[in-house]
Amino acid sequence: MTFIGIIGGSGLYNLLSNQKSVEIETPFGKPSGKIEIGKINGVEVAFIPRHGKNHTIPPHRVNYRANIWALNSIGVKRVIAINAVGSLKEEMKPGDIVIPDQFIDYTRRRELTFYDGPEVYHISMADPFCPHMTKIFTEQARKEGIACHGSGTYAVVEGPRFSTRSESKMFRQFSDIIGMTLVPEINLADEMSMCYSVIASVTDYDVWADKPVDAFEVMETMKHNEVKVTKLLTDSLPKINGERICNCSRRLENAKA
Ligand SMILES: CSC[C@H]1O[C@H](OP(=O)(O)O)[C@H](O)[C@@H]1O
Ligand SMILES: Nc1ncnc2[nH]cnc12
Repeated sequence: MTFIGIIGGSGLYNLLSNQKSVEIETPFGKPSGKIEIGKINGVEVAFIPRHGKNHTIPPHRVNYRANIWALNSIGVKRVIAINAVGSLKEEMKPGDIVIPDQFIDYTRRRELTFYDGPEVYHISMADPFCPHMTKIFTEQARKEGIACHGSGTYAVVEGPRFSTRSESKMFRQFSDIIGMTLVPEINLADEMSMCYSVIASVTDYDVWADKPVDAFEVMETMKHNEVKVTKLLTDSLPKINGERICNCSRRLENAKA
């Protein structure tokens, strides 16, 4: 059986009832909080709130290396990330779910890798997300009648500020959704040869639409979406819990310089 890790984003800080929690020190410092371990729908999972239990860690200060290292250290092979995102496309409406399959990285000052030398690795990011989990989430969402987009490009910005109108119009040309936390979380999970997939909740129309987004709008929409996201996750977990049939575990092959 493969142990599954869930990283909760804005609005998702508690997922497990009857959990035990473990505190893990890593070579990169402390993760965002204790890792909670418990069962959802019969499946063992480890949960960590990305921004801390009380949302005290902004996106550019999340210790992504510690979070991924800690999950890997307890045997997690698959990571499911939950994210709040802005929409850059009319048809991706607030309340919809997007399972992205690509990203563009506009971050500027983050620790992007576990390989800072002397070992040098250049992993392939042509297909950065786990195709198997992406398919399961998309099919499950359709079955449940949830408005879900099974692909999309996530523009990752540095934050913590939101975009200007000009930036938003530029991002719109190349991407479908926007957020602040996918990178370097996905780089690091991929470097650990983990499977990584995102369930993104659209919370707003960013700032290209008439009314520019604010944090209150994001948090309110996430509150409304929480039940939907949790149900999608809960119902999908047993389908994810088998042997890995994708190529994510082979990311380090041919990657060493
Ligand atoms: C609370 S507004 C902006 C904040 O929400 C998203 O967080 P997450 O991806 O962890 O759900 C976004 O990326 C920003 O960090
Ligand atoms: N419009 C937006 N821009 C950046 N991050 C977000 N997270 C949620 N909505 C966002």
